[in-house]
Amino acid sequence: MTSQPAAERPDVPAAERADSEAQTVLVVDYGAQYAQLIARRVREARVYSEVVPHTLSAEEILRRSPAAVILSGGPASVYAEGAPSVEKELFEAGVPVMGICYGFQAMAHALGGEVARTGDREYGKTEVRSTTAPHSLLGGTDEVQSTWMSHSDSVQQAPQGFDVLATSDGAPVAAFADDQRRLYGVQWHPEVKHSPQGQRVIENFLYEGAGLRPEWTTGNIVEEQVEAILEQVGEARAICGLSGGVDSAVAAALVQKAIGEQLTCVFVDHGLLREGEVEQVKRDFVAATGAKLYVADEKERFLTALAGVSDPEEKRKIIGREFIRAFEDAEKAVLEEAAADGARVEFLVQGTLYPDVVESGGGEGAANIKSHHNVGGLPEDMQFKLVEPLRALFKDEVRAVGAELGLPAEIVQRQPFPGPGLGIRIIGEVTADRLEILRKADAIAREELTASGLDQEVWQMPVVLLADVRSVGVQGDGRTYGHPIVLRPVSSEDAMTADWSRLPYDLLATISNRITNEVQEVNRVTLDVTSKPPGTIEWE
Ligand SMILES: Nc1ncnc2c1ncn2[C@@H]1O[C@H](COP(=O)(O)OP(=O)(O)OP(=O)(O)O)[C@@H](O)[C@H]1O
Ligand SMILES: O=c1[nH]c(=O)c2[nH+]cn([C@@H]3O[C@H](COP(=O)(O)O)[C@@H](O)[C@H]3O)c2[nH]1
Ligand SMILES: NC(=O)CC[C@H](N)C(=O)O
Ligand SMILES: [Mg+2]
Repeated sequence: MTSQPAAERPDVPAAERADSEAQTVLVVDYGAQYAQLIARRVREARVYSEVVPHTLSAEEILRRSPAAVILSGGPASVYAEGAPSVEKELFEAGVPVMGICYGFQAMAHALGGEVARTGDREYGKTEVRSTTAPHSLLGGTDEVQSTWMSHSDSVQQAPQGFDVLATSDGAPVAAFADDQRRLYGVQWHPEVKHSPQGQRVIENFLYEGAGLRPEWTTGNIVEEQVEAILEQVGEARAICGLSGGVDSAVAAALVQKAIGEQLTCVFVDHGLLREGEVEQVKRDFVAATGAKLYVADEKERFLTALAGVSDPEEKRKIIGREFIRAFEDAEKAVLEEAAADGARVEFLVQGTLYPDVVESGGGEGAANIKSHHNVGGLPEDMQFKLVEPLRALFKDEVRAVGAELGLPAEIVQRQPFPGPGLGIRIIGEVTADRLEILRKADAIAREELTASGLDQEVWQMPVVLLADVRSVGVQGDGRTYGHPIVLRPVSSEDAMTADWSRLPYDLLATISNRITNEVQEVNRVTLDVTSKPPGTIEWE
């Protein structure tokens, strides 16, 4: 078995190499709904973690020198034909492993235990009872603990060498451990908030089972990323796509810290921005970071490219492509400003986050929900190499890095706004007139939300124009035939899941009144009361 450290391997991108020098816990994804949630919980326990697909062989996993491995849940049944399996070799390398739900069953199956469908399905809240003297995996948890389960198969018999630690009505073996080989497993989902003592179980595995230390911090990310960026970019020039949002501001600040004057930020005004946004970026960002900023007026380009298009994925791909073309054109201007020393701009910095990657189907094995312009929407013939220092992080982690870098709260706490902007909030073709309508409605909604003081509690509030829908209204004693606006306020921790925000009726009434009074083309305001899943946050 090769165990060349990741830091020496050319096939691992620099950004990942720096991370993997620390202790890394690999989460093997068996098609779980929220494998990245496991990684997130591990990082909350201050141990670095990444998700890898189950299609990696045991050898490929071990070659990455993980400090520990967690096998995720998944929809398959281990005994079914073609079900993803785990090779025995993974358990023979001395690396601590914990299986969760499907991963627990797969571990049992691979090591000679018995897994079967018993008809005792458990979905949702389930009581689990300890069956042995206190064991470190369940240390600090109640003898009878409430957990969240979602299974119809169960482990009937633990493999040889394992102690059964707990049981539930539907799972004769609900947790097991082989301390000698440092192998552990639980039938329930410790990663979800509905398992109140779940985080403790994960931490027990990391600290007690795997002997890891809680050392990973946002300070480490800054140091590691600055080093990785320096190594990747060297003396070359880079531009950073700056949007005024949190992610690009933090990415820019990190890169600025690493390469200083070699960086120029480029803000693309694609005409899909909200009211006042260009001015705000010019003012706030430059004041906060002192970075060089070039504003590219590309309104014509985007509107022309989007003419006649109403399919959401097509819009996203066009916007992604035109972003890159705009950056390529900006290169010339940037070089002129840099006194044309002849050096090309080799790198494009983007504030891409982990959820952008996962939703674009880049989470290896994950379905393509929508092509985020900065991931799934990139053209193939792009000439820049990408620098994406935040690609493995969740939003709240990015906010912490931003604070660590000294960015002000106005930037770090800002609500997200998608790169394709109002282009994906007009349902139907994007035209200048429709943009104007939506911009007015959006400005009113934002103004009122801010005035109510609730803007910090709300993750974001997309305002959507149903441009191809019309309904009848009565205004000023006359008939109107106008467009509906949808308000989509949501609360969320990381944009992967969300709930609709219960905004006070009075606030909703004020927004509705003002929009229908002040925006002539709109005669109806509606509220979206869908969580994510099943809805996504944006309508397209
Ligand atoms: N108008 C823009 N001009 C230049 N780059 C942009 C623009 N909009 C988006 N980008 C690039 O695309 C990336 C992804 O956009 P995204 O909206 O996810 O992040 P953000 O705008 O930086 O942060 P937030 O999620 O808080 O809005 C940005 O980090 C930035 O690099
Ligand atoms: O930069 C971006 N480019 C995109 O193409 C994109 N699509 C969605 N979003 C934002 O991502 C989060 C999750 O959105 P969804 O629930 O709609 O997928 C929410 O915060 C969305 O606003 C985007 N951001
Ligand atoms: N959530 C899961 O991992 C489910 C595992 C397996 N498919 C079962 O139903 O038991
Ligand atoms: Mg944004």
